[in-house]
Amino acid sequence: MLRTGRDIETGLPELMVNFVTSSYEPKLLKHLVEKVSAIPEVVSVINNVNSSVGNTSVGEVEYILYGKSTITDTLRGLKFQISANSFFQTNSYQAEVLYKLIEDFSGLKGDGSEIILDLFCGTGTIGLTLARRVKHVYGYEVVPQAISDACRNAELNGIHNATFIQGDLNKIGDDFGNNFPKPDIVISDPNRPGMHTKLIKFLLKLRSPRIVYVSCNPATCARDLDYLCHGMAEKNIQGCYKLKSVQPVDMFPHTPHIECVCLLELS
Ligand SMILES: C[S@@+](CC[C@H](N)C(=O)[O-])C[C@H]1O[C@@H](n2cnc3c(N)ncnc32)[C@H](O)[C@@H]1O
Repeated sequence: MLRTGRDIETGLPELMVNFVTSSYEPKLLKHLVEKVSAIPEVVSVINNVNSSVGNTSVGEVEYILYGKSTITDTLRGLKFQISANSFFQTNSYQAEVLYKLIEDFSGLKGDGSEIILDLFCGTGTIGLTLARRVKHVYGYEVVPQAISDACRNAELNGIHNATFIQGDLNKIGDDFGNNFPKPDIVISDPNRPGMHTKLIKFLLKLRSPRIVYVSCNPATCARDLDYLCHGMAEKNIQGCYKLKSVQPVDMFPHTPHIECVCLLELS
């Protein structure tokens, strides 16, 4: 897997090469590592070992074969360090467009009084790009490395009003809402399966005035929006949101995939 970034200070590209193998055999990779690490842009060569059958690039164990464990990228004037196993938008150019849209849809007052709940926060990018305009950001994410990246990225950018917590949003308990103040804006950016019913039920009970739902899968996006607006009749749950706007963003040019940003307000 190849990842590219760009350092905000030097302006230079940074490249991470991540070999995903089924076992750890450093001798077999030695010559290849020597060749790729001679390329000036390559600052990190990683070996993720994943013994399971499947197409995931996340390893059970990670070895650094050359250079650093992270690469740096820049979004909306902030610097982000990204580990091999942390999610980061694949198209940094369009990510700027996406995050600007998320900010616009968030409708922030900008007076530093609001609380943001950033669900599926990855390395903290969305919350951190909004943090300077709000009182506090609370981010939740399942991948521990992404949470360490998010905390480090907050430090790196001098942002002290963001808290990132590792947790599985498919397994939230009834007490989930006790961990943060009631948010004014919820941003939810799940991966392709969308949100678990438990999380949807939680959001319907929480009744935050505004939800910005970001999705890379129109099918699960439509399902989750339907639940949030119309409820789940089979579970006797009522919806309480109104869909105000949907804006597609071409994050994956030359593919049939599309990202959507959706604004929901309490009805
Ligand atoms: C589409 S990415 C969005 C990341 C981030 N918002 C961004 O813009 O870079 C979805 C994120 O959800 C995380 N995730 C997937 N399943 C999760 C779960 N059950 N609980 C919490 N986070 C999860 C993934 O690790 C990934 O970082």
